[in-house]
Amino acid sequence: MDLVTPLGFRDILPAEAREREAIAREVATLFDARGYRPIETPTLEVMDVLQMGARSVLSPFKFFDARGDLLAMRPDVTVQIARMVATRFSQVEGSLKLRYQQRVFREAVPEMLSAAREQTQVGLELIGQAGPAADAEVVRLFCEALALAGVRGYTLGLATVGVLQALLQRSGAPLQWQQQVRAAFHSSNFVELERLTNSQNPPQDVDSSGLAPVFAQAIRRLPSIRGGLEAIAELRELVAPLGCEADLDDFEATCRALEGLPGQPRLLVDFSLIGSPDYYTGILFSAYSPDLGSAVGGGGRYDSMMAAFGCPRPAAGFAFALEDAMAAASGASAAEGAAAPRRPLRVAVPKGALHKDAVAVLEAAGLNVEGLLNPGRALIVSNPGVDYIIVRPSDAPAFVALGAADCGICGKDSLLEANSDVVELEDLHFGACRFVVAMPAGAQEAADERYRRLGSIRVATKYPRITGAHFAKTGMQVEIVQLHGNIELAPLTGMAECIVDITATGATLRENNLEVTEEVLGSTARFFANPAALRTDERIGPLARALAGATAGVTFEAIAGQPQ
Ligand SMILES: Nc1ncnc2c1ncn2[C@@H]1O[C@H](COP(=O)(O)OP(=O)(O)OP(=O)(O)O)[C@@H](O)[C@H]1O
Ligand SMILES: O=P(O)(O)OC[C@H]1O[C@H](OP(=O)(O)OP(=O)(O)O)[C@H](O)[C@@H]1O
Repeated sequence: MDLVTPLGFRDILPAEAREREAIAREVATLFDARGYRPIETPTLEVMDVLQMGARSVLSPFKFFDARGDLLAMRPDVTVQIARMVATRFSQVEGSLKLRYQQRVFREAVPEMLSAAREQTQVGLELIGQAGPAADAEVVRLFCEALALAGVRGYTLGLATVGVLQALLQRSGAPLQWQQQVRAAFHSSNFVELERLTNSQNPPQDVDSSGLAPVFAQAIRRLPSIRGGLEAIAELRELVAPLGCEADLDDFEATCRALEGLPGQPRLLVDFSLIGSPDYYTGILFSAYSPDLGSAVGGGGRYDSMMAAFGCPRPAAGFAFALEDAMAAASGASAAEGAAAPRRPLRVAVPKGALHKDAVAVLEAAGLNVEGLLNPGRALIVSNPGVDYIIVRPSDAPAFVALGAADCGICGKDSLLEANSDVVELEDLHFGACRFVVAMPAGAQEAADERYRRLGSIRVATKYPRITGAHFAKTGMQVEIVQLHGNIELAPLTGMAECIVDITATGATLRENNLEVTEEVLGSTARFFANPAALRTDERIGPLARALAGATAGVTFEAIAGQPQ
């Protein structure tokens, strides 16, 4: 028998355990001194309770107990505290200040197999107080706690969701469209946001009737408004004529109250942060370290969560994983602070079918692409200020999501299939292809007969996630066989009834006597970024805009000189 710990779980040995203990003690002392009292929540919670508090529950471990209740191991503590306050403190007048240090558990999902499944979350909740003073208290304590953990040289991203809510409510657009917009923010898919808000060429698949173009324009611009406090003025100018600036006064007052934060983070007002996670109702904030591919931690105001438990009260809080804070604290930026030399921008460039166009568009955007078109066997091409990491297109999302590259290019198909945590910034319009279901000419009847008899058919594909999502939508049971090339062979040899594959010219399908029976989705190449890199490296925003303007002759240098 292999004596291994389960995937994503590990032992913590004395040296690390001692360090963790010391940080945890200092942080607890700090929170205590500010009036926050400790609480502990149960390891298990009823799944329905977790779902009452948050629309998307982070993949928890779930199982049934002997009574038949579906239970979840806590993936997060905030929802449990909301439940606890609603049931145990509903009669308490005034505010409640609660703190915790607890393990949280998350089930492994395929795109995060490398991630820890057990972490110690450190956090607090301030319940019963609203307004800039309460928000600033929470943000300040977050930064003080990170400073105690040794995190330095990070960027504190700040936004407020009230502006988007106001814009959506006044936009006149149908609810379904509004939900799609929220989903685009939630998944950091700003290409989808552009599509939804395109008033020249409105989306065909979702009803946007009644949407006033000025609102569409404002919502479209929101995620690119990023910078210092001047970004609030920029947003105010955009939304004040639409009567949607109400939330900005409090937000500005909070930001102004944050001067002289311990650890001296760079304050970045960034409205692309809106929407993740989806339960925030006012300010939200996240700490990003250049040494960590994801946020170190974050928090915000979640006034509607308590109401979901029948105890409406304003509430705000934050959490960070002790492990992430310690990893950020041991990185180069923490050691060298502002003196850290700026490393070259790392761009993941796809080899294969997309390579030539990707190099062309990077060059048109003004980057030095010398040696990139014909790199021979070189896997990294380094030019002044930029390192190109040459990857298989399907690997590009992993390189970027895990912070091995700051940004990258690949097809939308690869992004959908990987489902990684990246920010989709621009549609580059090349590499156009369609995903289709195809089968041998005249084979439909036999496939239908098999489905009637066996209740499922076999589908071969290189893209199991896209295929699974498509058939789940159509309600058809399929058995998916993953292949890695020459997918067309599967129905020709009788291995599967049909395929889900890419087609561009249609030549391969024709030559193999296959016919398209359903359209699945279209794909083009995308430019995308690591969420932490986007907020800590000020070269990525201008590069995205230069890539978007590449065909119009706008270069990276021309844009990089301007504030973001
Ligand atoms: N006719 C086409 N065939 C294949 N890919 C196309 C075509 N047209 C556009 N593309 C796009 O080019 C991307 C890369 O295709 P390519 O054939 O170079 O890589 P791959 O071998 O499919 O990927 P990987 O090596 O990562 O498995 C696809 O993911 C798709 O976005
Ligand atoms: O419509 P067409 O222009 O003929 O292009 C479609 C072909 O291109 C892709 O294959 P790829 O070249 O990526 O090779 P693969 O079969 O190894 O995936 C796809 O899988 C089809 O086979």
